[in-house]
Amino acid sequence: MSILKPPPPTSPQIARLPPLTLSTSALVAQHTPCTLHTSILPPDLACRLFYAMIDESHRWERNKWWLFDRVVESPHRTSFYARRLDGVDKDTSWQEAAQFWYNGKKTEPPKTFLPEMEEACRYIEGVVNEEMCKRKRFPLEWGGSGTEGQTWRANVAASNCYEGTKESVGFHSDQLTYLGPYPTIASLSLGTTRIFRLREVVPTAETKQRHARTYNVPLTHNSLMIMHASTQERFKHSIPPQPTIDMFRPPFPRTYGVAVEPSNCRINITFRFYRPDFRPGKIPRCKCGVPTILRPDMKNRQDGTEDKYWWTCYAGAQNDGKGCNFWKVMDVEAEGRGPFVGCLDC
Ligand SMILES: O=C(O)CCC(=O)C(=O)O
Ligand SMILES: [Fe+2]
Repeated sequence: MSILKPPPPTSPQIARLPPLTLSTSALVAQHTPCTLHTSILPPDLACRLFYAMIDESHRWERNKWWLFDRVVESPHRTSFYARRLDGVDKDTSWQEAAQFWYNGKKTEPPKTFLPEMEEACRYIEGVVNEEMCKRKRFPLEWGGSGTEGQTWRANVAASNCYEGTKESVGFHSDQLTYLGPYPTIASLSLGTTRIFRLREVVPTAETKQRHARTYNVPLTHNSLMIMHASTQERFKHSIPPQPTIDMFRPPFPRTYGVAVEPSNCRINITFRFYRPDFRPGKIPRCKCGVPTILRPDMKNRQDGTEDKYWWTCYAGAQNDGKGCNFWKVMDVEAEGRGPFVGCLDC
């Protein structure tokens, strides 16, 4: 009598790796295109900025947009700041982007950086530039430099406030509309520790060989997560709800002699560089007359030289879910973009 054996699997089994917590800077650098810097600001500045942003956050709003046939609301509050430009950058045209459009909707003019944000930004720019010097650069990265010759500078910041355990942001990669391809984004955390989750989008050509792994990075008060070039093209990120969080006890009181109040809030500030070659006048508009958004083709990405990006209608996010079918592949030469790292004289 023969023993029945199960048929051999048609395709080899690929190991599903369990989520991995990256609790040190070395682990973050080993597994992701990001770097983690703990104690980034002088402790008193981190604390002053935390209090200033908590006060501001009462006026921040929940983003709303149309998804399929209903309005969804982001489960956290958010806002947007532009840097005061005195002597920093003569090109103010990017401000129009910050000013008028967010999620396909016209917005109020942005607030300017608070003095504490300006102070923090200078420390952050120093660390980001140091890190960028150590890294291989991608051909489509911005190839210009700031007035002080730095490689990277911030001219805008998006802020988020997550209160309690349930406030969160879902998996996404940041829109590249005004950032251009391969941006560097510097993300500062203040207050309660929350998990920053990263998961690679495996290119279609590799899905039979490997699965994506989920990485959890606990972001503590006064830490900086730099999402280096290729993070937005290769990974999605989120701040998931958590079953529990530790209350944050600020190391300094608001005013001398007053008791410290514990907080259940996390403040996040992402410092970004809006590229002059991606200013609003240069963003294609769709048939609805609204600036389109730029997204990378994450599933079919190549080697950094042949990557594809497309402009798509985003009007539907605001307009009762009704957009047009506008869709166009970005052509950097025809659209007159640059300079890029890979071609500094174009
Ligand atoms: O809060 C964070 O660390 C992430 C925020 C974020 O992903 C965003 O603003 O795009
Ligand atoms: Fe993001």
